Amino acid sequence: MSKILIIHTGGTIAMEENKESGAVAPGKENPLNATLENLLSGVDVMIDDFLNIPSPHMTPDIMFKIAERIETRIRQEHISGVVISHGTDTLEETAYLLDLVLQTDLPVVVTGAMRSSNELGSDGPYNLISSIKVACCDEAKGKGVLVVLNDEIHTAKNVTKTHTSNVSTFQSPQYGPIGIVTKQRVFFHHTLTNRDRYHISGLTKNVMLLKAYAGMDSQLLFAAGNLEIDGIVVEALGQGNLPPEMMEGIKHLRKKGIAIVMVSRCFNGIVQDVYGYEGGGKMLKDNGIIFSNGLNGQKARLKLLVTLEATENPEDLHKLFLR
Ligand SMILES: NC(=O)C[C@H](N)C(=O)O
Repeated sequence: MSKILIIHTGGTIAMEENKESGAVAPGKENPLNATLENLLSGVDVMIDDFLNIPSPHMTPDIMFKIAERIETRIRQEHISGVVISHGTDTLEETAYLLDLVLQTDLPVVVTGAMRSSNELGSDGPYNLISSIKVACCDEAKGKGVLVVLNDEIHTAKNVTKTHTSNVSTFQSPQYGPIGIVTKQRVFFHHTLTNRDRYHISGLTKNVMLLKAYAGMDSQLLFAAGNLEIDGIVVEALGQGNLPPEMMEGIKHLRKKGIAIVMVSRCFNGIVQDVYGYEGGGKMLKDNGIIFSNGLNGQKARLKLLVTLEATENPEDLHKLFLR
């Protein structure tokens, strides 16, 4: 019989709507546990009520604690797979951080819900059961951390929240889901070709994320230079270009030894050093900017947070971000 460890962290999936005020908030008891009793058979579940927080309260340090908790439980007990329930706002970040630092090849699935436990059409119990089905599945081994909602299986690396309220919010814009969950089976139809993970003992660096816009200048970059930061991710324009007025600030941060990773604010494609004009990709590359490989800004930030634990050498960081 499969033994599945369920780690609850909170989010709408564990919340209730107050019928008078309409406010959605965490209740005293996690309603998911009752669901499990009623809906599951043939699976041995171990429930860890680790947290009950909305996911905007999640931090990389807590994500790392979840990773340590998973590794410890896997070392101590016979576990077939892990399911983590989580708020959807930062779900993709926790999933990706776990993907970067977990050393296990067992299935690890992150899920959530868009509707709270007592709302009409509540999607939490369904998503939880789908996730348990995936975590029980041999084929889910070695695929990295997976995100399962709305009958779809996504990789932590590619999935993102695309809609503020729709239950089909989780999408992998560039590549689509890697599998589906139906009433009768879990079906993987393709697989991730490159995945990286790092053996680190904690997160000690400070990395920030900035979004570029037409007419942006260097003010925020100079302000960032006065903060205690080790790295910065810039969501640049198009294939990886910035307004020329940002160049001064970029050079200033590089002189201070702050690692700068660039992603695109487009949600498809990768950044490249194509353009030779002032602020264009070629000039950015010449100034030591690291080009990322299609990750979105929030995930590139986590990757820089993790990789800076392993190396501060720009050449090495550059290679890691090509993966
Ligand atoms: N659907 C959700 O879970 C959203 C909620 N604000 C959270 O992330 O905790």
